[in-house]
Amino acid sequence: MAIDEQLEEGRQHLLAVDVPQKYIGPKMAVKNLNRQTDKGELILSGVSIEVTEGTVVGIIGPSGSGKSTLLRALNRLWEPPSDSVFLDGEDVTKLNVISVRRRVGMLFQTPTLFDGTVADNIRYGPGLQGKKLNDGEVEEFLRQADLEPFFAQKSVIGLSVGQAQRVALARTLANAPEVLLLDEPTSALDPVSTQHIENSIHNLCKRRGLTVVIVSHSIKQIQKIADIVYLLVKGEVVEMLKPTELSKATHPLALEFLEAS
Ligand SMILES: Nc1ncnc2c1ncn2[C@@H]1O[C@H](COP(=O)(O)OP(=O)(O)OP(=O)(O)O)[C@@H](O)[C@H]1O
Repeated sequence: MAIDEQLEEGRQHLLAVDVPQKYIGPKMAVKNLNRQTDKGELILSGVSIEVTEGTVVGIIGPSGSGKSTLLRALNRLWEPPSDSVFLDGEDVTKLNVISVRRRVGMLFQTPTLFDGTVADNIRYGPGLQGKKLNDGEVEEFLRQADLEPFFAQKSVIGLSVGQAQRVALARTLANAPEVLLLDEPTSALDPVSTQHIENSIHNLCKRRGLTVVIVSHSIKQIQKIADIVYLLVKGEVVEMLKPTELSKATHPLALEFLEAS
C-alpha cells in the first residue's frame, strides 16, 4: 500500500474512534456582557474578557466603572444574561449556582467570619460537602494564606483585620476553587497585611496554578501580581494590556484614568 493510502487509512481509523473531546479554551470568558440600571443607565456595555487558566487577570478603572459588577457576574452573585459568561466553555447560567460559587470562589474587601475558632471557619465549607478536614489540612490552608499553623485554634474575635482577611482567604481556598475572585482584597488593610495577601496570591497562582481575577484600585498592586490587565471605564473595556505596558495605553479615557492615578 502506498504511503499516502496508509496515512489516509490511519486518519480514517482515528476519526472513527470515539475520543471524548477535551475542552480547549479560556478558563472563563465574558462575551458582550451588558447591564443597565432600572432607569436605563449603562453599567456594563459590550464587555468581553478572557481569563486564561493559571493566570492573574487584573481589572482596574475609576470608581463606578462597573468593575465589581463584572466580577460578580463571574460567579453569579449578579445574575448575567444567558450566553454571556462561560466557565470551561459552559454558560454559567445553565450550571447549578451553588456549584458555580464553589468552583469560582470570592474574597471581598472586608472579611466576614463567624464566631468560633479559625479552624471552625476553615472547616465550614468542606463540611457542607461532607468532608471533614484534619488538623494538617487546616494548617495547609492557613499556610497558603501566609498564616502560621498556630492560628488554627485562635478565636476569630481579636484577630486584626489583616489576619481576618487571611483567614477569609484560607476559608475560600478550603472550598478548592478553580478560580478565585478578589474584590479589592487589600483596600482595608495596612501595608504589611497587604504584602501577606499579595504574596499568597502570587504563590497560589505561580506554584499551584490557581486562576485569579482581581479588582484593585492600586495600579502598583496590579503591576506586581497580574499577568494581564483590563481597563474598564464607564462600563466599557477600553484597553487590555500587560501590566508592564500600561504606559502604552492610547484610549483617551484610559490615559485620563492612568494620569490621575
Ligand atoms: N443594583 C444596582 N442598581 C443600580 N445601580 C447599580 C447597581 N449596582 C451597581 N450600580 C451602579 O453601577 C455602577 C458600577 O458599579 P460597580 O460597583 O460595579 O463599580 P466599581 O467600578 O466596582 O466601583 P468602585 O470602584 O467604586 O467599587 C455604579 O454607578 C453603581 O452605582
